[in-house]
Amino acid sequence: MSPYTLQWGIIATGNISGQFARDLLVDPSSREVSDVTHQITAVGSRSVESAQRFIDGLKNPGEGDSWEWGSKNGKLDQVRAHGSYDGVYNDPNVDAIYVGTPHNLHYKNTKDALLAGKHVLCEKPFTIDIDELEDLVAIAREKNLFLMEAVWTRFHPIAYAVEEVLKSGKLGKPKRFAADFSMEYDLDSKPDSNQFVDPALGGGSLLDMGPYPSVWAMLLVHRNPHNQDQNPKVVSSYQSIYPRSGVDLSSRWIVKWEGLCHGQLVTDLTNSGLRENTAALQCEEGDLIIEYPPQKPETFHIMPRPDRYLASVKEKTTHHHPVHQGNHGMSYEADEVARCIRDGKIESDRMPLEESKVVQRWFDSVRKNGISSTKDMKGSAGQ
Ligand SMILES: NC(=O)C1=CN([C@@H]2O[C@H](COP(=O)(O)OP(=O)(O)OC[C@H]3O[C@@H](n4cnc5c(N)ncnc54)[C@H](OP(=O)(O)O)[C@@H]3O)[C@@H](O)[C@H]2O)C=CC1
Ligand SMILES: O=C1OC[C@@H](O)[C@H](O)[C@H]1O
Repeated sequence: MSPYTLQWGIIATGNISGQFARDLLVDPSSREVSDVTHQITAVGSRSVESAQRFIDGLKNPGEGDSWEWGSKNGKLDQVRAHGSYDGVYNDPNVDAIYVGTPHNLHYKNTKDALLAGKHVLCEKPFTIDIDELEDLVAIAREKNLFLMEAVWTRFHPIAYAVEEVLKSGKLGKPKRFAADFSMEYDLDSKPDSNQFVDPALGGGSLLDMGPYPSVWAMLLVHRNPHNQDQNPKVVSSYQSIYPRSGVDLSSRWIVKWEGLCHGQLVTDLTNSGLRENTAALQCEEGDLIIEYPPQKPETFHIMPRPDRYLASVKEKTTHHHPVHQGNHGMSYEADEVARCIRDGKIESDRMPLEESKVVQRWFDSVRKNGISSTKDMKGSAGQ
């Protein structure tokens, strides 16, 4: 049977849109996929020149680039450049929209796309706050359209491998969790318009990096077979501030899963990450440790604990699960979108909207209890 082809419209021509588009053009068989494939039929930018430049770049890969496959196999044959995002939402050759704009625009862009009748994959963080997200979910459900937050890490080979370990039951009940996404980022050298510096773009560490400690909290604790609490809450939080613009330099928050355990989550722009310990789940029978970087880890360790008091390790095993060669790692989430739309589903079981809401509420709580300039920020709601 021939594969199902999903026709994509790409919104915005920045860094991550380019990465996503290139992954759409990689041969699916390079990641052992044969049931779905992708076509880019529209690109939208605030300027038509930028949209055309983006398309020209995709059509001219370098020698040996894995995404050369797409242009050679007709995946860009019908692509159109639009000098507005609306042009893409209204393009009849588009089934699904990828939103790759700054945080503050996710709500408006996703809403406009849904109202025009398109399915949407929206970059993380989904929205600025839970009200915006609730509104998008309501619109998608009312219009029977697919909607998902682009938490690419959930679809990486390592995420499935870790899930198998948890399902096997060999680690037992979770006792505590910690996850950290830190990187030393020189904010002082960046212009006021930088997306980490500018509060109006939803700047700071929490909204940009927070989805990654959160993805491991969700995969290791929230989706753990032992968890019964569907609405884990932030019980404590702290933010340090970048004086120049008031955004959060770092955020720390503690989440409690009632009846199970606590988790400590960190985002930090002032230090490099804890290399071998980006996420750790300690359970009654042993530990599961994930190595840096949290957005795209390749290695985890399992350490059974024969003696709980001494925390001694019986036999540490190391497991490597890299993304397939030639794929940056965003092709997997695109495949999920294609499969769901092919099957008439309006949300993904692996990245359900309820789980995006859980994390969005954490961010709201950390911001409201903090002192950053994005404390009371709303996104593009109402614009
Ligand atoms: N999944 C992942 O691994 C990653 C996800 N991201 C997420 O992707 C989103 C975009 O990030 P990134 O691609 O790095 O950002 P960029 O600044 O590189 O690109 C953003 C694009 O949005 C458009 N845009 C519209 N309005 C504005 C505005 N007021 N200021 C700046 N840009 C604007 C522009 O495209 P145009 O001019 O064509 O309209 C711009 O190129 C963010 O939400 C971020 O969190 C980022 C990095 C990695
Ligand atoms: O999504 C992301 O992943 C990688 C980070 O470096 C980046 O800031 C963030 O947006």
